[in-house]
Amino acid sequence: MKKAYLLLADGTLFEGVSVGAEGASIAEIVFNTGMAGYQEVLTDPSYYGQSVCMTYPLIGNYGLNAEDFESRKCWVSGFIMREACAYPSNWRCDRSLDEYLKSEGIVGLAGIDTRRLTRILRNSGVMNGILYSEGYEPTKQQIAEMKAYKVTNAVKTVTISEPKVYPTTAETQKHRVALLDFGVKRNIRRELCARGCEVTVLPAYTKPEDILNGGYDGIMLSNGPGDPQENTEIIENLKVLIKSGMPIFGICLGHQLLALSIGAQTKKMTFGHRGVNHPVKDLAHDRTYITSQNHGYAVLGETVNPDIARVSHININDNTCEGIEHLHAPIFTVQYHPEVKPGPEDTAYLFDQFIALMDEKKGGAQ
Ligand SMILES: NC(=O)CC[C@H](N)C(=O)O
Repeated sequence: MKKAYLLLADGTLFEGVSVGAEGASIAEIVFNTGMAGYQEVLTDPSYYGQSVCMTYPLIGNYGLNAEDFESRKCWVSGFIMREACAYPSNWRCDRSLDEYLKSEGIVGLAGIDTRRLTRILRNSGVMNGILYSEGYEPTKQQIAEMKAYKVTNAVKTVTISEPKVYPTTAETQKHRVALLDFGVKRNIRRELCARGCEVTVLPAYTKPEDILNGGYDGIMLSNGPGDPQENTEIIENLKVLIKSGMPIFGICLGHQLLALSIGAQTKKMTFGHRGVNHPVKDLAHDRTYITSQNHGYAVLGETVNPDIARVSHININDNTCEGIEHLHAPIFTVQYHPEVKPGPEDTAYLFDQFIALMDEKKGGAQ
């Protein structure tokens, strides 16, 4: 087995074995605590610019398959695990983890103490690192680059260039939804199509007037990578869309951008929330749900203008803001991922809530 290594910005060096492609990649190193769902993690555009350490020790045991991709490609910069299963067993499997990472040119590292790496990231915060296989030892210049690395132009990199229309997969079409692709996971679209929506996935920078003149019944703001504050053009566009009175539902980055567009602030978290067991309380229903999460920034709940919106959900672990609801427009957003993939499907009711807003806009259930 070829060796592979992870050098962190704090100088910590991990030695393990190479999985996937050979090479070197600089990224922000984050961890995900989900036991399953590695295929969805690998293809979630929100991870653009990040190498992901899976804390669950055995990865790849059910392989990968053609249906469960959440986007058109693998977006992680690198993949780190304790043990990479070389012999997957699953009737839906059509390729192994090693084969997939090789085919996507992703450098992987197995055989390290992922618990130790996770503790470093939890205690010191997420930090940059360079993941490299034997023979690709980093130069001084590369190490300097790694230390200075920041994920930028993230949404610009991952968004689609042309609109694409997806018909409803339900018996009858009820609504037409404009889904702004900030790095969208496919299951957001699937959840809407299954509820009678024809979904038009639009490039992130689509002009507000093109959306408002498109004959849509609602607007979906997708998840996506990077620092929400770098998306100044999109934030300005949202200020126009909010005034339109159209129903808007935002997820993760969409939640953060909507919050920024109504004057709230965001902050970078120490190590973020990435996994499928994060408890979030829906304050209006006084009920706590176990949610799927993948974010490194958060909206500061105390900066949400109480004359404009209210904090609708909070994270039970750390009290961070997990959702907001506009007080004067049919708009609500959540930080977590109700479309899951991976994760528990208990929060899919939010898609029904969005459908109800569009029904109401049309004068009642369609
Ligand atoms: N999944 C997402 O949409 C992530 C949002 C944002 N990039 C963050 O890391 O907080």
